[in-house]
Amino acid sequence: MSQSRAGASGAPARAAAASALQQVLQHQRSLNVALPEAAQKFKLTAADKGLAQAIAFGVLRDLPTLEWLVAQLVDKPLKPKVRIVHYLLLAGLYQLRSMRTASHAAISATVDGAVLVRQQGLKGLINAVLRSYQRKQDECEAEINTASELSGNHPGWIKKRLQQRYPQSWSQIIAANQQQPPMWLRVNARHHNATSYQALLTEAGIESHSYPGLDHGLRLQQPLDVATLPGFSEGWVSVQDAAAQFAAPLLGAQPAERILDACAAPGGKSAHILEGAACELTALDIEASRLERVKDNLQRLALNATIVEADATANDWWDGELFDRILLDAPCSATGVIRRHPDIKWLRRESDIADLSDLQQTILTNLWSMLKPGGQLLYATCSVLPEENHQQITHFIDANSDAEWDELPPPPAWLAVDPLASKGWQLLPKIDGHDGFYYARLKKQQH
Ligand SMILES: C[S@@+](CC[C@H](N)C(=O)[O-])C[C@H]1O[C@@H](n2cnc3c(N)ncnc32)[C@H](O)[C@@H]1O
Repeated sequence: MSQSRAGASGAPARAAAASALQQVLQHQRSLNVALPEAAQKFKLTAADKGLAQAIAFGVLRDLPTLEWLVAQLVDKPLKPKVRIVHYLLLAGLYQLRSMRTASHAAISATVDGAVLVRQQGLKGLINAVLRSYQRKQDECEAEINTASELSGNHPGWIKKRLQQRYPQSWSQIIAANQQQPPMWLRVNARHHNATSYQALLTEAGIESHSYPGLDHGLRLQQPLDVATLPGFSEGWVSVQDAAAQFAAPLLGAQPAERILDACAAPGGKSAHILEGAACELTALDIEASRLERVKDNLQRLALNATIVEADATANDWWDGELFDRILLDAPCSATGVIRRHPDIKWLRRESDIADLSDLQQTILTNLWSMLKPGGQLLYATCSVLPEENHQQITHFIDANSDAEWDELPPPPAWLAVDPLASKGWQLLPKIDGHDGFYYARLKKQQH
């Protein structure tokens, strides 16, 4: 059982967590959207927002186990119109199993949450179920520990694919997916490097770790509020996972080159490219609201790009001038970043993988015609599935006579890499380390 930090307790945080969980699990909405909506609805304070987030993330991480517990402890399933109480029960059980909140406080705040979701009449039921868990905790946990279907708390199809593809390392991937993710920083090369910024962190009493080959990246010992980072508002530093920080160096943009970042929002990799080279960057994305975040990020970092809202499968936005280099950070299953987005486990369907793979191939084919002969395209995903990665690129190279692998250098030794995905890098999520990610570089032949 993992222990999470709990801030000030309160019924609104429990009600908000339950409401967000209902949106995700019943209405297939993203937690990134559902949680802020719920926070607003229940007028959460900053501390309660943190608590609601910790509970909602935790429930989504351990969902099969918590569902199993509810099934053991509730006599008959709740009627659809009072289904919100089911989510309060999941939230309550998660707190009792995995949070440091005192049990009596967790139970009473969860019971009081029923009033806020207009289910006052079921306060007694919530109280009885949570107290019943307390009484039967040892025997319930013993059963959970021996139930193989609950081990790992992943949907069967993801677990099966990981076992098939990574027979040696699937259990480490699952363990990393269940972890609360570490916080990584990308130091803005226009102001500092990892060494000089680390000295500023140390002065501020913030412990961090540097890694060979990650010249502008640092891992914080403990996640913290960005406002406490030296120079954050001045643009000296950004939050970005280590795996994503290899995109800019592998793309290798040079000053004044014409660069396309084809799926750019929220702009982490665009900003990194511009921090390293004063190139002419076009940051394109299909989603207007996400492009607002690109604008905000570039503004904080005092960087400039041409921002285009368009579909990368089409070319109606293109002026016909070829690009020197293209970064395609493609829409994908996000199976490499489950620990940052635990809702992915329950929102993704196995059938999505083929659809995503088709979309990736369509975008890749379209962008290829916009690349200069001799130019390079860096393909990236935050997926660990070969259909979206190595197989995808192999298929593209087989189908396009002017495309060839531009083999990547060997990755730094501290990265967890799948040795079978040769020529590119298949990074696997690593405990206390980086996310799962894939990189392949293609070169367009000169004719
Ligand atoms: C993995 S995210 C990109 C993350 C970004 N590169 C960064 O580092 O901050 C994928 C992006 O692809 C965008 N996208 C999905 N389909 C697209 C399409 N057909 N054309 C352009 N962008 C698309 C999504 O809106 C999303 O922002």
